This record gives sequence, structure tokens and C-alpha cells, in this order.
Amino acid sequence: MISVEHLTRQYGRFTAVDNVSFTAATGRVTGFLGPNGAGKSTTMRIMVGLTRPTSGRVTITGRDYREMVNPGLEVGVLLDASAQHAGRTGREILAVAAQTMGLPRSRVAETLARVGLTEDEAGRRVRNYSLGMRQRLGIATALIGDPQVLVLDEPANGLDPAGIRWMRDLLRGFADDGGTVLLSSHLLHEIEVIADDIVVIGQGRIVAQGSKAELLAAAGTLVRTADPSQQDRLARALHESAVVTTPIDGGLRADADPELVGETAHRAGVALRELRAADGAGLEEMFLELTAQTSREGAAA
Ligand SMILES: Nc1ncnc2c1ncn2[C@@H]1O[C@H](COP(=O)(O)OP(=O)(O)OP(=O)(O)O)[C@@H](O)[C@H]1O
Repeated sequence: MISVEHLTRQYGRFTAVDNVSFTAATGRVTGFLGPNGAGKSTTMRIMVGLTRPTSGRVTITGRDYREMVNPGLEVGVLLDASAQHAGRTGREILAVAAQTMGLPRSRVAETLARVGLTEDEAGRRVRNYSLGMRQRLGIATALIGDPQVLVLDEPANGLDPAGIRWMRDLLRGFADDGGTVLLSSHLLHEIEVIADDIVVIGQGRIVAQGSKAELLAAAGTLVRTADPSQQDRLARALHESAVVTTPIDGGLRADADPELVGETAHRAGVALRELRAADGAGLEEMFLELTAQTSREGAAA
């Protein structure tokens, strides 16, 4: 488990991470989602002892990363896949990691197989790797010590859809075996595909957190009336039941579950053409709303 408690990091007068608290639970894949510059990398760098917090703390299975004698055996870290030594082959990079952690050389081939890099690819210099291959190699470096916890900054960056599915299955298996995974992304879709729990950060502050299912449910219901002129009537009925609605794409998005929206429409005598959970579209809308005030695009608007 990773526990982040009231973490703050200031650079001069600028607060990059502002009183952030969350946990990444054992057996779960936790997605850390936020627009560029939200504070994800800073938080993760603090986790693994590369940046000192101004205040607050992070513990990984109850301890400070800096106290770990051989941290690679406890926490697998990928912070920047493009920061690998370009002149070395993938195999050499893993061999150095294995040696540093005091692991048998046989781990190199095992780990290469685990991340789907072929013998041929492992023999190429990293400067000739695609971004996706670098990500696989970075994940291999994180996994080689067989840790219980993974901290991965933008690990899906550069992966094609099949690569993202592969990563989902790998991380799912890791979590199912009792591991803890925290991964960051600025892309909602990646997190939606891969994570069980989601922590959303904007301008250094946590703006939402919960299980993916909860956040999807919180994204509400999409409803369209059979007769478009009845939409206002339905909106009024929903408002009377204290349900907030937003016009969307020829219909309404209501902050309530489909059952309540359906019952309200029935009571108001409004026939419906469509009634469903807003699902991914709703989560995307929520992400844009939550981060609109904090993202550059929002500031420009
Ligand atoms: N060493 C530093 N000195 C000054 N400001 C910094 C430093 N490191 C980070 N920042 C600032 O802190 C903020 C958060 O940066 P961070 O890299 O944590 O964001 P991020 O969420 O990882 O973004 P991205 O998705 O773009 O990587 C940014 O405004 C960044 O410019």
C-alpha cells in the first residue's frame, strides 16, 4: 500500500503539490490522472525519495522509501522511459539493474519475456528503440527485482491500443497477486482502461477520487425524451427532485442514477427515447470539468 499524507511541495512561492492525500491500495491498480503540470510527477518523485516534500509524507508499506536498504526489491519505479542510456542494449540495462540489486543473471531473460521484448530486440541499442519498446524496457527495469509495489509515471505513453491492453493485463495480474500499482497519465482513456481506482489532480490539488465504478456512477445518466419539446418538463421534474441536469448533445445529463431519472420521467408523464448510464462519456465530461479551471486551456478560455 502507498499512503500519501498531506503532501505539499513548493518551489519558491509556487505550490506544485498542495496538501495532497490519498492511498493506493494493495491488490488494486490506482490511476493518478491530471492535465500537464498538475503535480503528478512531483508527487511520484517525492514517493521515491528524489524530491523532498516541503511538508507531509509518503509511506510505502509503512516505510519511507529512503529507509529501504535495497529498494528495487520492494518498489519498482518507472519515472522517465526516455531517460535510459541510449548507447546500451536493453539486455545490458537489465543486467546492470540485476547486478545492482544483487539478483541472478537469469532474471534478465525472465523479465524480458515478461514484458514481451524479443531476444533480437533486447540486443539492440536503446537509441534504436521505439517509444513503446522503451516503455516495455522501463517496466522490465521496474519488475526485475520482483517488488510488491509499482510506481509508474506515464507508463502507457507511446503504446498503441494493443500495447495498452497488454499493460492492463500485466498490471491486473500484478495486482491480483497482491501487488500495489500506482500509475499516472494525463489521458483519461488510458486510466479508464487500466485502473480500478482513480485519483484526479489539478493544479496540485486532489479534485476527485474513488473507484472507477463510483466515478462512472457519479458521472450520471444520459436521457433523451421521445418528444424534444418535453425535455424542459423533464428537467423541471428532475430539479424538483434536487437532481442537477446539464443539456448535452440533444438530451440531458442528470446527476443521478438511471433508475431515479426513469421514475421521475414516469411520474412527470414524459416518454423517453433513451435512458442510460453516461459511462465513459460522462467521466470524460467530469474530467474536463474538474480540470477546466486548472488546465492551461481552461485558463485561456
Ligand atoms: N524543480 C522545479 N522547479 C520549479 N518548478 C517545478 C519544478 N518541478 C516541477 N515544477 C512545476 O510544478 C508543476 C507540477 O509539475 P509536474 O511535473 O509534477 O506535473 P505533471 O502533472 O507531472 O505534468 P506532466 O503531465 O506535464 O508531466 C509544474 O508547474 C512544474 O513547472
